[in-house]
Amino acid sequence: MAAAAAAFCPSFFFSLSSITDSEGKNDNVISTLNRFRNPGSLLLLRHCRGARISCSSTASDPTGVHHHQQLKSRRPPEENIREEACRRDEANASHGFSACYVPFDAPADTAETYSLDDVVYRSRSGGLLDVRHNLSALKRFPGSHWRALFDSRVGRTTWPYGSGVWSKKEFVLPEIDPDHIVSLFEGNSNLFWAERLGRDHLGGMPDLWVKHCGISHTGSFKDLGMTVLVSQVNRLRSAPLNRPIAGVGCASTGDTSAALSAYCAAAGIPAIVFLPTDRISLAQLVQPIANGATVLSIDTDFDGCMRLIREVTAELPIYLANSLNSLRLEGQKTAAIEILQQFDWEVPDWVIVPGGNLGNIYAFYKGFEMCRELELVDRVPRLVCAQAANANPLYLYYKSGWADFKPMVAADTFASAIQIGDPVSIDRAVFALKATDGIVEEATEEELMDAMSLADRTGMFACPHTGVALAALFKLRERGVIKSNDRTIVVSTAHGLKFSQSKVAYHSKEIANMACQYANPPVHVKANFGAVMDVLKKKLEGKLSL
Ligand SMILES: Cc1ncc(COP(=O)(O)O)c(C=O)c1O
Ligand SMILES: N[C@@H](CCOP(=O)(O)O)C(=O)O
Repeated sequence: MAAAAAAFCPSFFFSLSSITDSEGKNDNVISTLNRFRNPGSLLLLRHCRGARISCSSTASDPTGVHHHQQLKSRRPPEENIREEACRRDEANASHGFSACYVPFDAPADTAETYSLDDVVYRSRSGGLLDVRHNLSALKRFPGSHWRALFDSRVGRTTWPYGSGVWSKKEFVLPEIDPDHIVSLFEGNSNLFWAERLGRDHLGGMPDLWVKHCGISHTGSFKDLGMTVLVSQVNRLRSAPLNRPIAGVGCASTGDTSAALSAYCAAAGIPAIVFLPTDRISLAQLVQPIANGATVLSIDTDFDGCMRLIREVTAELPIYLANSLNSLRLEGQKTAAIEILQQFDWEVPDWVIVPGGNLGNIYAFYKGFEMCRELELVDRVPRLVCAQAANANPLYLYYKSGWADFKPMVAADTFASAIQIGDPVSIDRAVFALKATDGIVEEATEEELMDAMSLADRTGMFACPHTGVALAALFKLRERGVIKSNDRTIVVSTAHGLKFSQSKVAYHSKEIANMACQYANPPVHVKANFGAVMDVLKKKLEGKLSL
């Protein structure tokens, strides 16, 4: 107890040794006192414990943001970044930062809790679980501290903070040893200012942004959750826990399987993926194959694969990697925190997320709500969940006034990664939408393909799922629900290159009953100057002064 109290007392740290700045001069009393008032300096000093004291400069600017480069001396050549992190280990546990599983939406004083080291996916009553953080421990530091700390870590190579997920480690898996973390430096994704789309096609929206979660290691937002899940498995399989987990498995529409396979391959852990035959793109199919996963192509849809993987993981020592496992959402929620950070901690008005198995919409809510609760920001944005009309159980539920949820058999959609009729996170999604005064929208095949193709015409290369979210935005603008000056974020969930076949079909105008109004097929021309000139003159009519 006394040790814990000491760990929270700034003077404890500052009494550890005399402090020298980067030029080796003694700190003066006033600046040292200033640092006592600044919790940011507290943590940064702590990072340097165990390192040479000459690297202990806590130079800070008046905003309390520290100049990281002045804090670090170059690591010895015989040490890699992981080993360096172990030496520098923060011992978060001593701050009481911790997390456990509780039943989803359980009261604060629930007695049903599970360690994150337990292999458990469902509560005693068969309901969903949630990861609950020790918020009182995190609240001992003000919101300004967390903002400055997270900002100080952006885009660095310091293990594991260079990752957009692990830069928020205290909010994600506070107790994991950096040595067990399996990270591919995910996150820190581009927030694209959709200037031309907003200005020319949405009635003048100057504050429209696309969060490119799909411009990522395996080409989708799943990397954010998978780094957390595979890191925890790595911890479980390693000493001292040495759990007999033979592999990690998932059912997938193509993105979860790609992420799982890559992270498992990086860690040397066997991956097993169940894919619905002929329902995922070729690019997605080849990803787990290339990463050496065991790939089962099963004659059913995603929901059928999901039922099978749940049965199999109940029988075999295979750890379940779908978002039914709430660990995944801890990583995915960092995309919400990253959006706030990218706006210098100003809260946007709307965030539009395409939904399938419905874990991600809750993850966004959780990230925003955690920042509100810990006073990094003062409110949360309104959330919109966008579904393909061919796979719209949440939309129908919403339209019934949340009266009647009916799982369905989802029909084929170009947004194949969200062709899901029985989403496992339905309760989480409803909770997130109710808590944010949220909305559910749907998009037909033509609407989603047109929205995607129009966005491409303004410089993006969107996937069909992003098309679903963009189509929802068009509808909400038309209805005047989203106003022209509202700061609006569309979440792009996958890289368009994974779905190039659907773009080829659209631009070849070979889709039945679809006008493909933005199709731009290539022109086949004979290999002679006259023919090329004829085509160009026709194309550029009125724009050339020849
Ligand atoms: C590209 C893409 N977008 C959106 C989603 C929907 O995410 P969620 O299942 O968490 O609703 C998925 C997966 O389901 C996906 O792979
Ligand atoms: N789109 C997902 C579907 C499964 O979702 P999960 O988040 O529960 O793993 C995929 O790519 O498999």
